Amino acid sequence: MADSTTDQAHLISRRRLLGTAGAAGAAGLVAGSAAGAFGDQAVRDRQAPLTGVGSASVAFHGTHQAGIVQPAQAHGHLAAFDLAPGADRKAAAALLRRWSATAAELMAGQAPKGDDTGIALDAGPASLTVTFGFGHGFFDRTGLADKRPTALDPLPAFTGDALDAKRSDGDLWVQIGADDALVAFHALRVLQKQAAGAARVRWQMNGFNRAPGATERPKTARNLMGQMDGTNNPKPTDANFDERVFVPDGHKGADAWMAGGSYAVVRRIRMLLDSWDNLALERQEKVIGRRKSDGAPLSGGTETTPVDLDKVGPDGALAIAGDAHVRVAAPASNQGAAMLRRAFSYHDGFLDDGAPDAGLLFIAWQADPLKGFVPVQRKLDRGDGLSRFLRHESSGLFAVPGGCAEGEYVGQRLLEG
Ligand SMILES: C=CC1=C(C)c2cc3[nH]c(cc4nc(cc5[nH]c(cc1n2)c(C)c5CCC(=O)O)C(CCC(=O)O)=C4C)c(C)c3C=C
Ligand SMILES: [Fe+2]
Repeated sequence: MADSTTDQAHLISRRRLLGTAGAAGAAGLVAGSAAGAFGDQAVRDRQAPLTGVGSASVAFHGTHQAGIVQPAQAHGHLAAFDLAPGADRKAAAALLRRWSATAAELMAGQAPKGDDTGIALDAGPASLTVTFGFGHGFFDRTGLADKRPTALDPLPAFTGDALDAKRSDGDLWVQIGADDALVAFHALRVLQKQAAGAARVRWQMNGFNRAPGATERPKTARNLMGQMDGTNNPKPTDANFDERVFVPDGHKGADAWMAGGSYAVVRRIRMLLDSWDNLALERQEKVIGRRKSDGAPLSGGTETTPVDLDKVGPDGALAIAGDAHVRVAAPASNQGAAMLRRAFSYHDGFLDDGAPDAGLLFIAWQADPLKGFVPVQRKLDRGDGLSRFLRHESSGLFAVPGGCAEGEYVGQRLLEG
């Protein structure tokens, strides 16, 4: 797991580097950065050590890439890139090397070399994570088809899909999350500029979650339907967590390079909020199988009480209905199939009929999509009471390699193996 260095003593923010070294020497620490372009004022402004949200950082280097097990941040950007015509394996390797070095700098709160935008100049890393993945087409374009994992075979079509091909798939995928909107956008902009000549943005989506500190104590985030979403996710402390989420070490075969990696299924799921909001609270709760106020299962207890799918109420009916989302999606209903859900909400304005163009950027992480997303979505597609309030509008499946050590880059084992 990538180390989450929230310990204040280990936090390295751009401000702290400058504060410790002193203004004059500090200019050298960010050599090639925007500091020179913004003059003395920016340097003076950055002398006090950062505290709070801005100071938290996540390590870029590690066994797994960051942005999988860490809590989803307040701001997210998802971007898919297609390799430019003529960009080959060498060009792809150079891009991943450049992107990895930049992500490591940004996540440590340092200005990347050559950055002249100044967008995040005053801020610390704000829990920034940058995660890179490869889509199906990447392997053909780089002459690496023999290394493509079978797990990247296209997802089956589902009856409820209304997918927009232009906003689906892609050769490369970047997931960015940060607890500050400018830090998140800055990372996206820097990476997009660095891709010039090698890859072009195919689609891009923006998402959000509640800001840290918005609730009296840390709580499970709510989605735009108002439900607590993420309660029954696999936990890193579960004995089988790694087995479910990450490709095992010592993994053999053409895709041995995926050891320590994970597969991300990305779905832009629009919520039919006008219909949902018109549903009485009791009906809404029945559709999910949990109470809206506190996320407790309708079989009783509190949010964290295990769901009892066999519980029958005084009226003789199942406490959690046959088509309730949590029943249909539960590992117990899917031969143990499970995934780690780490989503962002999105809102892209209003459609012509006045309905919000809003929903969930659903991201499911698993060691094998055929043992995670696919069987569960097949079942939801047929029998989920929630599905009549949802439209799956875009879809992507990406191989997200394991993390890298200092001096290496993400995907090196594939591109140089
Ligand atoms: C294919 C997998 C899933 C899709 C797609 C999906 C979409 C989706 N879900 C919600 C809201 C909730 N989901 C909840 C639980 C839940 N959902 C899935 C899978 C998919 N959801 C699973 C595996 C689970 C856990 C089931 C269990 O073991 O109990 C919940 C309950 C709280 C929780 O446990 O997170 C809510 C609420 C929405 C709104 C949505 C699409 C927009
Ligand atoms: Fe769900």
